[in-house]
Amino acid sequence: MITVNEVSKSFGSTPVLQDLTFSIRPGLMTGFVGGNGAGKTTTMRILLGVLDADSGRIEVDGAPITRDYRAGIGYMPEERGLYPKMSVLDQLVYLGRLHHMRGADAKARALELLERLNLGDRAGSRLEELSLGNQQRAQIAAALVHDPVALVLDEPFSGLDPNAVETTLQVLRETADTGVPVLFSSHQLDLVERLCDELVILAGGRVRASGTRDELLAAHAEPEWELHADADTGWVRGLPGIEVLHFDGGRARFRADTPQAAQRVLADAAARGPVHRFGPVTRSLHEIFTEVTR
Ligand SMILES: Nc1ncnc2c1ncn2[C@@H]1O[C@H](COP(=O)(O)OP(=O)(O)OP(=O)(O)O)[C@@H](O)[C@H]1O
Repeated sequence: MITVNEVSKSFGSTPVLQDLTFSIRPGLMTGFVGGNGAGKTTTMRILLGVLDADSGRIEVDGAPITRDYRAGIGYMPEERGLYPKMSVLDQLVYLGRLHHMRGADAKARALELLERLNLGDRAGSRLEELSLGNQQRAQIAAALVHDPVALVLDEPFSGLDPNAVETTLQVLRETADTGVPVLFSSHQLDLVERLCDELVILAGGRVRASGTRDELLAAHAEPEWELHADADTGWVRGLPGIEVLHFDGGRARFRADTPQAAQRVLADAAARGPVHRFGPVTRSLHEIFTEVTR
C-alpha cells in the first residue's frame, strides 16, 4: 500500500498542498478528483519524486518509499513525454530496456499491449503521425510496458473515445487485479464514479473526502425522499415529522425525521391514488463533489 502522509507543499508563499493524507491500496483503482489547480499533478509529482515535498512522507507498506520502488512505478505524466519522431514500438521497447527488460521481452510485451489497446496496426508509425487519442493510448502502453509495481496516471482518459475508454479501463483493471495499486486523476466524474474502487476528493490542496463510492454516498447522505403520484401531493406539507423541500403538483421532495415518517407518506399516498415513484433520493458523486469542494 502506498501512503501519502501529511504532505505539504508551497510554491513561493502560496500553499498548494496542506497536510495531505490518503492511501492507494493494492489491487484497487483509486480515483483522484479535484478542480483545476486543486493539486493533483503536484501530489503525483511528489509521489514519483519528480518534486520534493516541504514536509510529510510517502510510504510503501509503512516504510519510506525507495528509489527502486519509484523507478518501478508506471507513470503517465500530465505533460506526456514520448518522442514524436520515434516509432511507437521502438520507444516502448526503449522504455522497457530502461527498466532492465530484455529486448525480446520488451518487444513482446509492447506488441501485446498495443494489440490490447487497439493500436497494433500503428506500432510502426511515428508518434506524431497518430491522432491525439491514439497518442494517448501509446502513452498508456508506455506506463505499462515494464509491468509496473504501481500505476500513477495523470488524466489517462482525457481525449479518449468511449471505446478506447472501455479498452483502457479493462487493461487498467487487469493490472490492478494483479495486486498493483492504481491512482488516476480525472475530471470526468461520471467515469470516476463507474470505474474506481476508492476516491480521493481534493480541493484547495486538502483532502475533502475519501473512501469507497458507497462510503462517500453514505457519509453525505441526506434523509431526503421523493414521491411522484398521480394526484396533487400538497397534503404532504401538513404531516408531522416531514419537511417539504420542493413541491410541484404530483411530485414532492421532502426530508423525514424518521424512516417511519417517510413510510407513512407512502401509505397515505397509496390510499389517495396511484404512486409512480417513491424512495430515498439517490445522490450522485457530482452532487457530493460540489458539496465537499464548495
Ligand atoms: N512549478 C510551479 N510553480 C508555481 N506554481 C505551481 C507550479 N506547479 C503547480 N503550481 C500551482 O499549484 C497549484 C496546483 O497545481 P496542480 O497542477 O497540482 O493542480 P491540478 O489539480 O493537477 O490541476 P489541473 O486539474 O488543472 O491539472 C496551481 O495553483 C498551480 O498554479
